[in-house]
Amino acid sequence: MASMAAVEKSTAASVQTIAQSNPPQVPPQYIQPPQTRPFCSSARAPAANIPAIDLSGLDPTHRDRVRVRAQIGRACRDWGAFHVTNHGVPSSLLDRARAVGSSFFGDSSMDEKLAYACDPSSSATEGYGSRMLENDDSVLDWRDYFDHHTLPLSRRDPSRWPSSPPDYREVMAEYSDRMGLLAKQLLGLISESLGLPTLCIEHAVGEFYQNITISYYPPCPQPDLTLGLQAHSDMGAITLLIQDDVGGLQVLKDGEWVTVEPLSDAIVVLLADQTEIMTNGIYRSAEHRAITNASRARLSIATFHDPSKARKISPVSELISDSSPPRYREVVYGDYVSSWYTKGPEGKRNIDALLL
Ligand SMILES: O=C(O)CCC(=O)C(=O)O
Ligand SMILES: [Fe+2]
Repeated sequence: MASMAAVEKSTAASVQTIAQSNPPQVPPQYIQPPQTRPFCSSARAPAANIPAIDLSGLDPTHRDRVRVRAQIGRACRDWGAFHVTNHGVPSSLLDRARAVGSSFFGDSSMDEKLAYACDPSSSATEGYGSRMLENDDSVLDWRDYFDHHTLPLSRRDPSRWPSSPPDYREVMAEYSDRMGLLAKQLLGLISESLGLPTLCIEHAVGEFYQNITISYYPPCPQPDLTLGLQAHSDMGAITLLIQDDVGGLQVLKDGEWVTVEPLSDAIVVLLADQTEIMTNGIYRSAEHRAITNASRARLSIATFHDPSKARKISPVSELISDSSPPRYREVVYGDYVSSWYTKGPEGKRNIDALLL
């Protein structure tokens, strides 16, 4: 859910401030209607976790690309979400990214945080915030966030990111670079898994517009009535996400919410809406949400890889034939984003509107 910061009201109360006052109940704006509450639907104990794919097979000494590609294809078809392990990003970098994020949310004063509040009147939309939509009369998420513009490099200005802890900016810049490389590698495997040339989907996306959102979910007094982040699919091409050991990410699978159990050092891959369009719906974007808990604050870091706003996205021509006609209308990515922010996510409503 990139760049929600665009429409942040810097005066809105942070969820952390509400949580720190130890209310016995959540304020009414945070109470979900019965049908979207986390534990009152048909939710059962999770029978499965998302698949975990070991990328060490890509190492030239293993030469196991065929196996990895097949596993990726299966995970994309069945889930639209999977873990990758042995992905080449040092676990120390993942730990440092989580550490600087926790330090900003946990150790900085509210004044220090508000110094980076998103400015709704400026085109620089990154920063600290809490609300998602400008005229948000829908239920609010139990979440604060910090949104960073990271790629292309012309968008990256670390002086707009926290200066404390002192290594924050350096860590996030390195993290951005490593996630961008991994996203390209994964789009290559996803292309190959469909019998497409390796660079097919990457070229269809064009230059990556990458945003990184650190989400902070304070402990919530009524987790059964509240969502950390409402159900949605991400707008762009591919999202790479890491979480801490608290857990709270859920993916919708065959109508059931499945909890993505934290897997140490792994990275969660979520297919996003433009990949669903480009693959003509052979691969679907993952619908996901975050739940809260009463005892421990949770942190996640989502790295979104999107086309530029001007980019036109449509099913790739190699996948279109008389027997498989296009299933989605062409869309200018910027128009897709605008409509998403106007209507709100509500599951996969936005991409469903493009179905032919
Ligand atoms: O916190 C999470 O695990 C989910 C975050 C997410 O889905 C998003 O930022 O778009
Ligand atoms: Fe998301």
